[in-house]
Amino acid sequence: MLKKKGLEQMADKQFKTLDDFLGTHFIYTYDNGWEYEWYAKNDHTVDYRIHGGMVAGRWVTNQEADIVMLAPGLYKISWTEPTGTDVALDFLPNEKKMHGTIFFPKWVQDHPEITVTYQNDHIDLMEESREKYETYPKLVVPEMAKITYMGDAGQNNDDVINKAPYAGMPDDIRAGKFYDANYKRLKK
Ligand SMILES: C=Cc1ccc(O)cc1
Repeated sequence: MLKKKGLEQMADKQFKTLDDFLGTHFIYTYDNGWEYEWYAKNDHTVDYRIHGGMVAGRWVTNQEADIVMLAPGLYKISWTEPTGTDVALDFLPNEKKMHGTIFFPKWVQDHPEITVTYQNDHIDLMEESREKYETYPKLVVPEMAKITYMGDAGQNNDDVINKAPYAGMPDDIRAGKFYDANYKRLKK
């Protein structure tokens, strides 16, 4: 039988504990059309890539975050970024849904292109920009999202998010063309 992938492979999994959630890799589309990919790397670290929306093309690894389980199968993640952007996410993986609120400082709305990069190589530029440009009024974006992919990547897997986003990447991941059976990235 063919190996099941993504949502199909995870369809039977019931998330109950924090450990069930850590190491999970998600792709989801917010109701405003913005598509994000996000990985619970361990109990205090997240990685992500942005495929659609105001800052599509941006990607980040090893962002420090607070990750808690509010109730069985309900997870809350919060962090603040070097750009001054604050993020609060609530995942309901058993329902294939999540909710995200992004609090953008005004400068990111005015100059999104500065943030569209692999942020880890440009931390100084983010910190300079947040001082140089305006913070207020902030742009608050609260949205529900539908989860279109879930993968059990395991914790501390540096292969999950280690390449810049490209058009069609989410489709390749969903089609099982991006990682091997051990969740290592297939090099093309
Ligand atoms: C700004 C980062 C960010 C990462 C994931 C997400 O769902 C929303 C925002």
